[in-house]
Amino acid sequence: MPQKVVWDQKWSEVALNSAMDIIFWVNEDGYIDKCNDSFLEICGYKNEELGKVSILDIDENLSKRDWKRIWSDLKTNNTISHETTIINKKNEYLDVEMSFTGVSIGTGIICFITCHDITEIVQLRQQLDEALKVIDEINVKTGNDNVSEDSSLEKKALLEQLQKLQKHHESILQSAGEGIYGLDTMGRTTFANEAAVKLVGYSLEEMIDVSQHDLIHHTKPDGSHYPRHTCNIYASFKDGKVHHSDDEVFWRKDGSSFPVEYVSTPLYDNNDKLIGAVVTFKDITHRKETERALKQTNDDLKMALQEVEELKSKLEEENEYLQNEINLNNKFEELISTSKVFKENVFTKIDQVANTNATVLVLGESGTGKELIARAIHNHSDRKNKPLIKVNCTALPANLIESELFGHEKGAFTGAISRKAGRFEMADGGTLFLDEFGEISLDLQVKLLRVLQEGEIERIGGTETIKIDVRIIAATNVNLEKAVKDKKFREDLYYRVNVFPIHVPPLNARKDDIPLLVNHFLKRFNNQFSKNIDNISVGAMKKLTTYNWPGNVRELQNVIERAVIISNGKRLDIKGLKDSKTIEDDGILTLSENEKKHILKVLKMTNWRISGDKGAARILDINRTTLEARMKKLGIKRP
Ligand SMILES: Nc1ncnc2c1ncn2[C@@H]1O[C@H](COP(=O)(O)OP(=O)(O)OP(=O)(O)O)[C@@H](O)[C@H]1O
Repeated sequence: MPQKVVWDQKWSEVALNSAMDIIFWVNEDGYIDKCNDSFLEICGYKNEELGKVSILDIDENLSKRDWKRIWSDLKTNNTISHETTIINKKNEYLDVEMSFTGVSIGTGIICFITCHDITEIVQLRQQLDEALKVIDEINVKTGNDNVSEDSSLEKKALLEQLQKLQKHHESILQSAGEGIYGLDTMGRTTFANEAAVKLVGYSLEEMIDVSQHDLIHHTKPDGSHYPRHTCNIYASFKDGKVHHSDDEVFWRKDGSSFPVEYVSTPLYDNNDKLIGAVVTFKDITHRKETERALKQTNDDLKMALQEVEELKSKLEEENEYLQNEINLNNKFEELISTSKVFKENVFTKIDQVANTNATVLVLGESGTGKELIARAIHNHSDRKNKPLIKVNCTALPANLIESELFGHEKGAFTGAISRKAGRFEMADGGTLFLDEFGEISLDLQVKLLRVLQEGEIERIGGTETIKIDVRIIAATNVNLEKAVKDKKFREDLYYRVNVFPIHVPPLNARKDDIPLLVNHFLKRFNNQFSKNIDNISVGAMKKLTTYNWPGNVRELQNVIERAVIISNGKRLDIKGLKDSKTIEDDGILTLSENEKKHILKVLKMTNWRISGDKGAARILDINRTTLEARMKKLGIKRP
């Protein structure tokens, strides 16, 4: 299976939203699908209004026809741009350079639009026009040799007006955020504003009268030489056209470079002769980073889509096979698993044995679902309408277990005030589930063996033998073979019960079941605690799938229950799981070592409190007497 792409789009969102340029995406009908924060702020719309706002509402100069043409051009052209005015919701205007880029998504495209504020450039152009007009007028007046007194006065007034204009012009130049400099027809710098000086790092003196191209524009972004005669900026005073570029770099005095966007505008004298150019430029590092982030996002998206496609076809292939699996899994409603190992070792075996009367021995670690398996066997046998009686062989004190199993007659022992049927009798016609079977005493083992062999019981204190028809399902987490070797368990009883063993795999051997179980328990505890949690972060799920689960499904169930209780909102908050590395560091433990370790851990957690709501028995989901019996057996003593 291809690895799932985890696409974290947070970083690209941040880049987009911190961009000063307005950025938005438009579909073929011209409606806006998504935008950055600058769009919302400048255009005055709210996120929820986006689908109803069209590019035609925003671009003053764009007609429906223009938009159709741009859309069809986008299929062949990478980027199209035009200078225009955008109008916001409050009817305010902003001069921008608008660039349209077609971005392919799946089989179609979407148009990505950036709007770059050119207010200063437009203002500057107007100022230049005004200044040139005044110069023209002065020249007309001074061109006449016979200057009258009147016209001399007029000339003086005009000169004053020019000076004022120049001052005004100068202050605009100096306060502009963009770099501005002038060139003569030799390409030498005639003036530069403060921003230009700051951006390139040369002093004004170092710039004036020097070939601007050689100083800051000599090399392309890839480092290759940029010959003067191909210089885009110089072209303006050769062909008289406005030249614009946003894929070049300027070089600073310290040898570093920055990506630049510039507009080179030709400058004419009053005889319409080209006398140089005015260049406005701006450091667009930020914008380029945004574009790079966008491209990366787009590539990630494409990759994710491709992987989704692959997964989809893989899933379709597996569908038929899974359908069969689901049919089998659904048969045992309460038992959740889709793993192969569980199917082979458990589901198939339940299927094979349920309808026979064979004794079943369910073996597996604590919390793996042995009791659920016993129930599933009973519910799928023809005994299902008769009782399933459970006996926890360790929960009862040794002196009571016999009477609990076989019943007693009135007066059989002190306290036997009336006759009582035992669990064998209660289970007659049905199933008797002997849980913790590996823990029973040698003494009881003998009696049990006789009952199983003969199919009859005798109540304590009674003489009558009672025929019983009971199917036995025994379960244990004890290694019975070893117990037999250690003489702790009778070999004959072991063989009598080990007719049809079912080995339940521990949860860490079927980790692919974890997401399924998590959702199952989440649903259950959502209902139980009237919550509505439907979201588990990738990180939390990873935590759950990498954890080793010494307490198996029961532990997982408890973790989810606690998490549901402490989580607020819609997201499941998983706290307090040690990562598996720490657990595996202990090396491979035997079952009882593992059990001891786990019980100790919980006891430490509860400060050695055993019973009650916050006690260890409740957390371990066993009753108090069982816990005490296990502690005794495993040699756990309160320090
Ligand atoms: N496959 C499963 N699907 C759903 N729930 C499960 C599954 N396996 C176990 N559980 C749940 O985990 C808890 C423990 O299961 P169960 O009591 O059957 O385990 P066990 O092996 O009998 O444990 P022990 O040996 O301690 O008696 C139960 O609440 C049960 O509902």
